[in-house]
Amino acid sequence: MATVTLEQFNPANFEPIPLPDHLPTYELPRVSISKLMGKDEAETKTVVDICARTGFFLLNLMDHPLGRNLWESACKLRNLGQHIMATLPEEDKKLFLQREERGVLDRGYTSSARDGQGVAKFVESINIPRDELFAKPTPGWELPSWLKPHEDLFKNIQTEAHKVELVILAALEQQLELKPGTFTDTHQLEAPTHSFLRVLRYPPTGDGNGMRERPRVFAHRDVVSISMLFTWVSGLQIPRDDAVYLNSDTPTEDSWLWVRPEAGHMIVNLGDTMPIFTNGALKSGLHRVVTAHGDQANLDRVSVLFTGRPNWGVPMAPLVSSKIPAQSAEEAARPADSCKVWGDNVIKGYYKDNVKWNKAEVSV
Ligand SMILES: O=C(O)CCC(=O)C(=O)O
Ligand SMILES: [Fe+2]
Repeated sequence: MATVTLEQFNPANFEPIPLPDHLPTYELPRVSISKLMGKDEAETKTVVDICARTGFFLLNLMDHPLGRNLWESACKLRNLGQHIMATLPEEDKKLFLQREERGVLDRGYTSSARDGQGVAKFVESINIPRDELFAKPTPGWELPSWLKPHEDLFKNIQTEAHKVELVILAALEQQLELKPGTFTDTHQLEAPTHSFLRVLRYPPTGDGNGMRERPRVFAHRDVVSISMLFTWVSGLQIPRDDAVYLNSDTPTEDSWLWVRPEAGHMIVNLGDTMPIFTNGALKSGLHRVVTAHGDQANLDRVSVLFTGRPNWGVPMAPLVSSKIPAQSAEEAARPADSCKVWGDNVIKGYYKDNVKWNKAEVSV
């Protein structure tokens, strides 16, 4: 596919903006969705090998109709989310409330701008809960009036993304020599999971206010099993393979590399459940978002993120397989939290320790 110039970037155009060649980039390995669907041994092995190192790869969606549909849906959603967030008054957006149990980030509008400060935003997002559309654990819950007309679109898109999630999970099962269903039966579309669809908008920064120099989303790992990200403008960064770490979550500034957005591909990363299920054999991918490079900072950067999380009742403990390091008898005897309890605690810890959005002064 041909690339576009900055001037050609418009709502009807879904070619990502190219990154200048001189920027230090992480060339993510590419995997084919059609080969994964065909359970191709070499391709599934590639996925597990990558996930044992960085947890990040590019999934080429264009060689199968399921993938092509998902790419088109993600493009539509990018425009819809961009339009809504750029035009709807802040008071209306804020009426899309997060869950009562604050800290669970699967539902509601979030913004990094503080009320009354007149400070430009680092990032805002609308989080559309998969649970409320399918499992409906909150009787009577509805999308806000400005999202409700698009409910079918959100459902269809999440159904497509869930199919791709299952393809990736099946590849992991295959290579980890787990019984088929070990992951695919525990990441259901219609079970409560706190999975979500998120559209993020990073508005232009303007000059001279110090915003360009600060990460928009601080270094973090996702509290999910699988993240599937669509992005068209630079900003996402991951650490180089030989990164120098100040601590396990903090690489030195020059350890970060840019990730190049690619048309027809999604960026897949594993989240925090996978190191638990595999006793450290698979990694959760560390990443952050900075202001887009150069003139790209004058654009609205919009990303579309699908996440897959385990059903609430799943015990957060290592699985047994010859490919997964065994626990000691003492470790195995410890009671495991359910996925719901585990996830809620991790997210609360993020708030408490001032990580992720909080460092960018989120008000929710
Ligand atoms: O916007 C992006 O590119 C990534 C967002 C992200 O990492 C997140 O929402 O967890
Ligand atoms: Fe993330």
